[in-house]
Amino acid sequence: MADSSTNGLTSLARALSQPSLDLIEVNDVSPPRSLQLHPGRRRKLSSCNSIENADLITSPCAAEARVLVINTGGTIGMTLHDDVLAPQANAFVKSLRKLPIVHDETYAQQTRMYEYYGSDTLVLPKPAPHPDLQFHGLSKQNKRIVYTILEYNPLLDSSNMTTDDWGRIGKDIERNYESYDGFVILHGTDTMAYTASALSFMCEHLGKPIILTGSQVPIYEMRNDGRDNLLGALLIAGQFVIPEVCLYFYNKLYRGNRVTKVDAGSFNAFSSPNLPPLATAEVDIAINWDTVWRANTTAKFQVKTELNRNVGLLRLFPGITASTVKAFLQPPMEGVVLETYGSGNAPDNRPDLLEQLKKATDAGVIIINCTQCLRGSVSTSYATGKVLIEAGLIAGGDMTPEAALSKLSYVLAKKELDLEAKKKMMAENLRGEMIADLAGAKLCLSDSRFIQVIAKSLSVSCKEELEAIRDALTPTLACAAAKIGDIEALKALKEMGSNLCLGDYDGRTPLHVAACEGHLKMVQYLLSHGASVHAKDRYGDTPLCNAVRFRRKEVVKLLRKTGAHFSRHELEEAGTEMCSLAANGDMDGLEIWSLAGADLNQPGYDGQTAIQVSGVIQFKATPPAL
Ligand SMILES: NC(=O)C[C@H](N)C(=O)O
Repeated sequence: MADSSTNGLTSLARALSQPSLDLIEVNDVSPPRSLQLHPGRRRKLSSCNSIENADLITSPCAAEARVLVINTGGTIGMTLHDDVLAPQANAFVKSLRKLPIVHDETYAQQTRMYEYYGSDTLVLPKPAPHPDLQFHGLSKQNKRIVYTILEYNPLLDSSNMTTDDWGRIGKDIERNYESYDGFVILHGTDTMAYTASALSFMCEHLGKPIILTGSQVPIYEMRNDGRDNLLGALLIAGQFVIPEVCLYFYNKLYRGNRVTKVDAGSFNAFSSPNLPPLATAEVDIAINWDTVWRANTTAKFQVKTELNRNVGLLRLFPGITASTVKAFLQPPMEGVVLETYGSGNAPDNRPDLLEQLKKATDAGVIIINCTQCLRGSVSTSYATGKVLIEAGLIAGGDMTPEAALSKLSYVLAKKELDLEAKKKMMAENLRGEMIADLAGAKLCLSDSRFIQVIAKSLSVSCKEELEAIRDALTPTLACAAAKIGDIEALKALKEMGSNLCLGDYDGRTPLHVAACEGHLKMVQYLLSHGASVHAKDRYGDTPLCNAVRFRRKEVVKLLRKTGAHFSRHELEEAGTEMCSLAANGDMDGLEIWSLAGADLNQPGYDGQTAIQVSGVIQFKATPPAL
């Protein structure tokens, strides 16, 4: 073994090899094959000095957002066969490639995009500059949206979908989670509300947008809604960190577990009766950030594919017999959504019916009370509603039947929970699918004295202007509080209705600032109050990368635990930065990069790795266990 005791990197290797890096002696210092740069990429990087190539080489990754499009089927990609519409395999990418409004072939060729991302990748054209859009983020980041299409085989009419298909979608998202900024799922409209609801529960601790969309008329037709729906979904998924499973249709972005299909013959096919849209795409895309749901956890994203299929929907109607209800509630039934009248009412003059319901809940069947009405919530204001509570039913609030059913399926599959815990979970608001407690609604903006005083001094009167002032001031104030670690100030800002995820003029969020400063408690507070670990500032930097650069080890550990990872442009720069640390024998610096998930074998700008720069040793890297 080479004597490397005099080399600073040796101690580094020792430090890092305990407990999780294997130090091995090598003569051949070329990077492992799998880590070598793609030839095209290498050419691109090595041409950094050439001015005529400058346009191509200015870190395209930093200026690109990547979206994975999972094409499951539906009308959007259907063609006529024997006079009926059916999905057409292997046609979607080819046709989109010919449409300049959804694909820029010149950019793809100039940047050798297909070499890096594969032939099923397309790129949206650059949005034309528009003065109004600057205020709403569409062109603020000025990013190219590069999207890769993963087509399922077979493509399905959504009426043919099962819970297994939901599991497949979930697993594909999980597998690709770190490589993309957002996900779009092309899906038939008929059961889209069920899939959106199910995915919202299956995706635990979600930090990135997942947007379902489709169309009423195939994209191949001259007049169709598919193009607009696809474009809108891509633009939102690529540019905004909305950490929800959403549904985009007819210029509106909805929370996925709040929608229901209401029209079979209109482009405006969906409604979200109890929650306003999360975003509207009119002249500009306006996000209703106050409504966006956040996981508020420090746990990593994961997809739970176990679902209980012994669930069902039972709709009350006048004259329903007790024997029908009894038959429906027999084993193996474990969970039922009872669709009741009005605000959750059932006949209180039908002891035979109520007896069957009571027997079932006593036997451990969970029954959720949801209204048949499109809008509104269940309550116990009528005697006819109270009898259902007495029969052991759980109030479903303002949940859609689609959401209630998929929630049951998800909760009942949790083997680690007993019946009481499952019932409790069903009554709780898990993903913004219901308003469980109207009294607990948050303080409204007008309660904020601070903003009111400023508004008064500026002679502001209307709500919109008041909100504009709040949104302009509070991100900067929140960043200032994050800098000095003042959690109380952040709490006060939150109580005013401010969104702690919003960035300042440079897109820097309080989490970026707290990560730089190493305020662990502040980072913890922000993460448990909706801050996104995937937020990127104007320069494409994440809070994780900030914590690494300022050597905040504990913060790095917490961010990693929450699922933080480097962006592609940070990963590209990591190789070069680690080489320079290696050249300076900076072990601590290298260790923190490794802790944050960087690969010490990652080549720098000239193809050399940190290991090679040391000239002595090579690490077989496995990131330290967190
Ligand atoms: N518009 C549509 O996508 C309807 C189609 N039957 C489906 O759900 O797959």
